[in-house]
Amino acid sequence: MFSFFKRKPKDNAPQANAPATPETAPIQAPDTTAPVPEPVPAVTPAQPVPVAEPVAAYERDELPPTSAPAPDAGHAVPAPAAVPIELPEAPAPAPSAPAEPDAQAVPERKLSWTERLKAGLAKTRSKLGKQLAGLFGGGKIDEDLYEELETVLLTADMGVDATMHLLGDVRERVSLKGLKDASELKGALKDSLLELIGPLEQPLSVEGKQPFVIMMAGVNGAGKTTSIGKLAKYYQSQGKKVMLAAGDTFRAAAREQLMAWGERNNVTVIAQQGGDAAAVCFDAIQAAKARGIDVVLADTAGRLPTQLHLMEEIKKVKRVIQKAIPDGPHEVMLVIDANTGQNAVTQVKAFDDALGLTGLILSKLDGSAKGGVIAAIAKQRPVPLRFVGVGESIDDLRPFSARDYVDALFD
Ligand SMILES: Nc1nc2c(ncn2[C@@H]2O[C@H](COP(=O)(O)OP(=O)(O)OP(=O)(O)O)[C@@H](O)[C@H]2O)c(=O)[nH]1
Repeated sequence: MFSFFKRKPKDNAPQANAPATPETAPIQAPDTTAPVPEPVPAVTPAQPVPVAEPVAAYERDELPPTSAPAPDAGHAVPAPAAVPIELPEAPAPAPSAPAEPDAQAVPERKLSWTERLKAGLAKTRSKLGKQLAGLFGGGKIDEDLYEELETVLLTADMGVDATMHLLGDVRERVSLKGLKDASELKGALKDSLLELIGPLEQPLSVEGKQPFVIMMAGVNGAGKTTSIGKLAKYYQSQGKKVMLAAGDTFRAAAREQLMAWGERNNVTVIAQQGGDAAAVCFDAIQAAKARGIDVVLADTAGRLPTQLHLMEEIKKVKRVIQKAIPDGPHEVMLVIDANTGQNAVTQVKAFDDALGLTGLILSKLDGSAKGGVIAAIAKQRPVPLRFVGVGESIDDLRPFSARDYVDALFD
């Protein structure tokens, strides 16, 4: 399905010792062995793609002005950075064996979302559920049982804080209701978990702003680009006009994935050969304003919170978006891979501290036995969980429902 969106080695990721310094040079792929389809060096002439109206290039450490200026000779940026590419008009480079999202989405629709969520959570459920089934099988509620429950919750990646919270809460429920039998514990635990993660369920509304700008962030390979494709389709299906900003300028393949996807789905993609992420997002918002676009989805390159210069770079992207649209970005969304387990909480904290997150996407729940991390996030940094991803197909991203999640986990 979205396999063309990402089949890349992780060593393609920008590293802390990346040669390009955001403040001094255009971002380049740090690893010269990276399998990019074509090199995009600063001296390479622009590719022979249809060129939209010229857009000013910006010095990397300057905020672009709100009106297009003549580039300052002293701050000239290599010509390729100033070449915007727009789709669907532009012929997209064909990635190897691209999947057709629409065509493949059809069979997926045979399953209801609840069924897919349940299937997606199968790994977590089989780990957590089997162990819990053993606990809830019968017998009396005693300290041994609580100890076992603690171990089960910890191994489902709920983390120490959430586990302690849930145990305390379950104990209270047990004593309040006078529960005696272990079989009655399941209901108490479900209620506790629902109460803990319920506040994360805050669906994202894109109404009231035009364009509504969603900026994506996350570590390498978390699922940003894939989630953008899914979100674009999601909002398109609600009748919204969507535009994509190919702000992942580190990885050429990311731009091409978006462009290929945009072409197939008739969604305009604003991209540049080279250039920097902030300039791409700025251009996209200007174009979106001019064309009455409802939702702009801005991709950014993956980065680790420990890569401080890259964290500074993404802060700059946000500042530049604010130049283009003063109350934007309207959503700063962190994509986290469910397989990350407890490290996901660390990522949420770090990106939240740097950017002020307003929402999360938890991707790849399907491949993970660590779905309990939602409880850890709820306890330690409760940023609204907007969407969960349970597969690579176009329909495998849906608004988070705490009730569906708890039911899929236990039933
Ligand atoms: N099984 C599964 N795979 C997913 C999901 N979301 C994304 N993927 C896969 O994860 C891989 C990485 O996804 P990308 O969207 O390219 O990740 P990214 O965050 O844009 O990566 P960078 O550009 O390197 O930062 C791809 O193979 C996707 O198909 C999901 O919900 N479930």
